[in-house]
Amino acid sequence: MIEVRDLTKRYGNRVAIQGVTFTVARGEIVGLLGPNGAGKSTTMRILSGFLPATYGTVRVAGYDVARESLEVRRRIGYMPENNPLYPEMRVVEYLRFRARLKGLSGRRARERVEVVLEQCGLTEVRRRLIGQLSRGYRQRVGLADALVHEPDLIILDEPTIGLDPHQIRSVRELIKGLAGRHTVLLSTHILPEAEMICHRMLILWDGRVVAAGTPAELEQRWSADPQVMVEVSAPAAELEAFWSGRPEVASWEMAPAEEGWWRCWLRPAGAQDLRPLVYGWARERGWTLRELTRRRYTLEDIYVRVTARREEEEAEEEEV
Ligand SMILES: Nc1ncnc2c1ncn2[C@@H]1O[C@H](COP(=O)(O)OP(=O)(O)OP(=O)(O)O)[C@@H](O)[C@H]1O
Repeated sequence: MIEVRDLTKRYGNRVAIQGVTFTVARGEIVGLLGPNGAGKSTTMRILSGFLPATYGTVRVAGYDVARESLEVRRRIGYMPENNPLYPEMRVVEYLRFRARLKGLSGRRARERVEVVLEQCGLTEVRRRLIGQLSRGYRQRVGLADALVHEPDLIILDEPTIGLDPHQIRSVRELIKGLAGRHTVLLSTHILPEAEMICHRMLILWDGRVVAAGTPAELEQRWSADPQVMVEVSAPAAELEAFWSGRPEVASWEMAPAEEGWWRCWLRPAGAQDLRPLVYGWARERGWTLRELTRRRYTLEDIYVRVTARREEEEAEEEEV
């Protein structure tokens, strides 16, 4: 559905994005993640045909964004970060006006507006002035606007920013419900949000894609910490002697938990998973185990690690 190749955008001397390449399949929900200034909005504006690229190509449903921008816009529903709405218009008027602008006939516009009012939970505020709506409702109006012409591709720039937790939940549910029928590209700087909604994520850092994959793949690739934590009830001296004597255990630490229980952190000699071994050892020796876990990184940790690694690489490049 989307094919982005070597996309670069300069604002004067400032490079906003550089060599960004990715694809999005039909029906996927893909998250563009990155801190402020990473280039998310710039990428989305180019994809929606609102900003020309300095270099590189974008194809949406086979059409070139630069050369066939009308065809592309017809297929895209775009909700920019600061969604410009007309505060003096009523919700239903505004959506009909937008639908007409997007080329729908009067009758089709009225039909579609009814559908998106329902879909976005706006029925009860349909007659209200947009300027008098809460932020959450205004966000939903933006979403309804993006959906009204039934676009194949929906591009949402920070769709949950500034919303309260209740509103965030309902907007996320709404987006999730779009998968399959629509392709969705959304930006966020909140990892758990991407993890909850997206099939796949692209991590943007300083204008470049530094990691990409499903939440599970990213977790696997970036969370290879083989350290194991064991909570066990056994004499301390026996545990200490045992861990020291095992060639599979490269290093260990121990701290008392409550009465008779010890918390031990074991690092394996190789990359192997120590958990099955520990279980076997405990059984053989009659120790009681009550916890045996491997540290799992959250996506938040991964994000910090990916971006920290880039900073290190850049520092090294500067030294050279
Ligand atoms: N119109 C502009 N003129 C000059 N520089 C710009 C312009 N728009 C964006 N930039 C710069 O380009 C870089 C990428 O900005 P962009 O808004 O795409 O990032 P972002 O990831 O969307 O950030 P945020 O989460 O803060 O919106 C930033 O360094 C920004 O300062």
